[in-house]
Amino acid sequence: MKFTSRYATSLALFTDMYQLTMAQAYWKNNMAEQEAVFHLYFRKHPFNGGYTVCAGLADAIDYIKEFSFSEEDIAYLGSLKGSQQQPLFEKDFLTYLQDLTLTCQIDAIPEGTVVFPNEPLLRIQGPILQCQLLETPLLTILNFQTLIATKAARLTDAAQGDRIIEFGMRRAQGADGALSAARAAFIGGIGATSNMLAGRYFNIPVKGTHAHSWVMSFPEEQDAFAAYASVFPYDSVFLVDTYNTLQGVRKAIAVAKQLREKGTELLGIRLDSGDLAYLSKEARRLLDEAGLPDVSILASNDLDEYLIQSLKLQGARIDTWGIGTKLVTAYDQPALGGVYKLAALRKTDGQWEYKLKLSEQLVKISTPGILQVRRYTNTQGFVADMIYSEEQPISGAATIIDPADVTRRKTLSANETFENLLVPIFRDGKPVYEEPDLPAIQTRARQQVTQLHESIRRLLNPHLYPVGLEEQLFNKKMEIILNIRNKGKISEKAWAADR
Ligand SMILES: Nc1ncnc2c1ncn2[C@@H]1O[C@H](COP(=O)(O)OP(=O)(O)OP(=O)(O)O)[C@@H](O)[C@H]1O
Ligand SMILES: O=P(O)(O)OC[C@H]1O[C@H](OP(=O)(O)OP(=O)(O)O)[C@H](O)[C@@H]1O
Ligand SMILES: O=C(O)c1cccnc1
Repeated sequence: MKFTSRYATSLALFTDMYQLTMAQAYWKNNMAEQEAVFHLYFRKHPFNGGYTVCAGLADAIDYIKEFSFSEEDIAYLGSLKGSQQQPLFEKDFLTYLQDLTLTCQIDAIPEGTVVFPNEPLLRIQGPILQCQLLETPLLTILNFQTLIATKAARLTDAAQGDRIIEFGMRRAQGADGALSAARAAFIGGIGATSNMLAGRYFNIPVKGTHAHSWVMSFPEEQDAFAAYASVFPYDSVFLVDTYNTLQGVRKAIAVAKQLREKGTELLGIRLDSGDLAYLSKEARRLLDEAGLPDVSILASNDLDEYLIQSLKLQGARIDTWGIGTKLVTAYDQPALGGVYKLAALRKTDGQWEYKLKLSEQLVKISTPGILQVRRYTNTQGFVADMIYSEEQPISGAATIIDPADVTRRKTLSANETFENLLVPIFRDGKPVYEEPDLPAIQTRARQQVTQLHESIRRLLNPHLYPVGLEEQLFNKKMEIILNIRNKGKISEKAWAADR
């Protein structure tokens, strides 16, 4: 599915205005082609969790592949006026945009990989104007899908192998929210969606039951079940809570027995209100006593990972979980704070000049360099991640330092197994990545999560997975911070002297 084909026109304007005004300013200052490196990363796991599952790269790739300004885009930009009613964008700049084709080098961490704060999920190297234009769409796409894939992975962990169906379309944040949430939820481990367009676009299995309206449109609940089963004798899941749940279960059982006489089996029942622990146990007992142990019990009603965990602890007999609002809106944390920061600029002598954005908090200061993430593993799973600069290759043992707490250090021996996570996606603007299909991405996500120690996977107060800056990079970063702060001090003095 092409990301842009969901919309009528090109998506080059799917960006913030300041990217275009900066683009014109770079162009006007003869800086448009200056080579830059930006990294896209987040600073804190969503949901106070211990891990994040990255997603959205396929849509980002589609976006970049199709990036170009259409005649209509250029006409729109040409129509914009500044505060003095002057044209905002110059004609020659608009011609430059119209002729623009991307030439960037892009590396990214494959979808379905578990990732940690401050690790670049994507690195882009190329003309600064191009890198800048891609900032907003890349953040939009990767932030949301990563957030939802992570929520889905937490739900999948809590469900301990039970099937989960995504029911959230009606509560999603708009049309694209519903579609991209369905995709990301599948990556995170959800088995199926009720969203038919997502099913068609992404080839995700589609599943559904029926609504209360079906039952309410018949004088008798049992007649409603029987009528539904007459149309879907092999595919019926009855919603039993319209009037009285346990009475509803008994009527479902009566219809299931009629189906059996005709040689078919009821698939399941759905509980959508009340005490789901008590009702599922009672429903299971009634179904088992009626000789229907294979009729499954699906539960829905404002569920999330904490309720799944609690219901399991209460001994609920639920086989399938229908999850809507809390999943597709990432209800308890509606945004991932991913950022996109300049990390290096090529000087006229061909050397890189490292760049960083200062902050009062050390942990918020961006990391300069041309960064790569190296993941060390042993037979037990993932051990630690090292962020290093490709300008300073690693040979032999390496020490990582946690920039949030510089006393936290770990030495990784040269004999450990490791993998570099960022892989080539575009070279000179051309796609070079062989994209896995969605089921393969889902499998990767599950395998990745299971490589984490259970103390990192738990929902509440998880342990921190070790991630650090490689020592040379850490020292370089500190040197730059001190330099910038010293420069700042001198200019403050000069400013005071001037007064
Ligand atoms: N045994 C349980 N333990 C903890 N929470 C539960 C349990 N059973 C249900 N819940 C959750 O409690 C919340 C409220 O359930 P309740 O049945 O009151 O829902 P409701 O939305 O008021 O019902 P209705 O859909 O009939 O309006 C829901 O999020 C539901 O998933
Ligand atoms: O609860 P969610 O996780 O969002 O799952 C989706 C919900 O959507 C449907 O009902 P709807 O909310 O439309 O109506 P209801 O609450 O009256 O059942 C369905 O019966 C679920 O309860
Ligand atoms: O198929 C269902 O049961 C369903 C679909 C969407 C929302 N709630 C339930």
